[in-house]
Amino acid sequence: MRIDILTLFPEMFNSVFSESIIGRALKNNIFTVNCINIRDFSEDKHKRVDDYPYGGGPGMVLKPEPVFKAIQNVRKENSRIIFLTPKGKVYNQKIAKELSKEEHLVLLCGHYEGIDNRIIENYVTDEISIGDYVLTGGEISAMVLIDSVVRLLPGALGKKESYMEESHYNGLLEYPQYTRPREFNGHKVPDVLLSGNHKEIEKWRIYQSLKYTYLRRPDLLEKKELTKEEEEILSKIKLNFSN
Ligand SMILES: NC(=O)c1ccc(NCc2cccc(O)c2)nc1
Repeated sequence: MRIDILTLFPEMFNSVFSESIIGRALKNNIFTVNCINIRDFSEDKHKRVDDYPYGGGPGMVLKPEPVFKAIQNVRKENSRIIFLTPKGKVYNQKIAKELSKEEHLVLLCGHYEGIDNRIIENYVTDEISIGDYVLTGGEISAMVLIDSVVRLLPGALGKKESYMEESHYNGLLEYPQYTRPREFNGHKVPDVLLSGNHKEIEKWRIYQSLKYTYLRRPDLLEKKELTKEEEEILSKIKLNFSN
């Protein structure tokens, strides 16, 4: 997979590409990434990339030409041209999985008050928001998208990193995790996890996953097909926690 990032602040990405899973995935050629400064495509002698909004109003708007030239410079046959914006479709693991199957992603990071709408109408294929809040620019949203997509690419996760997709993103919240020591500040690890009884451990984990999801994200339960066993456990949870 190749990812091109169109931004006015390419240096913001340096640390995220040198560290941890992304850094290793780059080193192992699991994917390639390239940051492009939109300002390099500004034609006017002052290198302007933004201007005042027609119709008045606060803030500045990214001019269409520099963005268009930057997109044309990197786009391929089936590139997904993704604009990160508070107006976009709210991002989730399902979208991450879909994007991880693409050959080429172009991430367009807006600043100021956004971008000339003619770019969105005619050249952007996807508008994505990472959540309902406004950031200074789309760069942090782009980093979130890159991290969540790259870790799904074959070979990105070493054998050490568990690919948690199954346990905590089979549509339910993940069960609680513990490690050594057995007792810490008087707080003990649940006995079942020390029992070596894998059947009981699995049951406890399913119970915890369903409990947390029921209490914190009942919306996820609505969408989830539960097995008969899970349904039975959930009805016990509902009795225990009927508020
Ligand atoms: N929720 C998000 O993913 C998100 C994305 C970008 C952003 N800021 C740049 C921007 C871009 C476009 C319009 C605009 O008003 C602001 N803020 C939040």
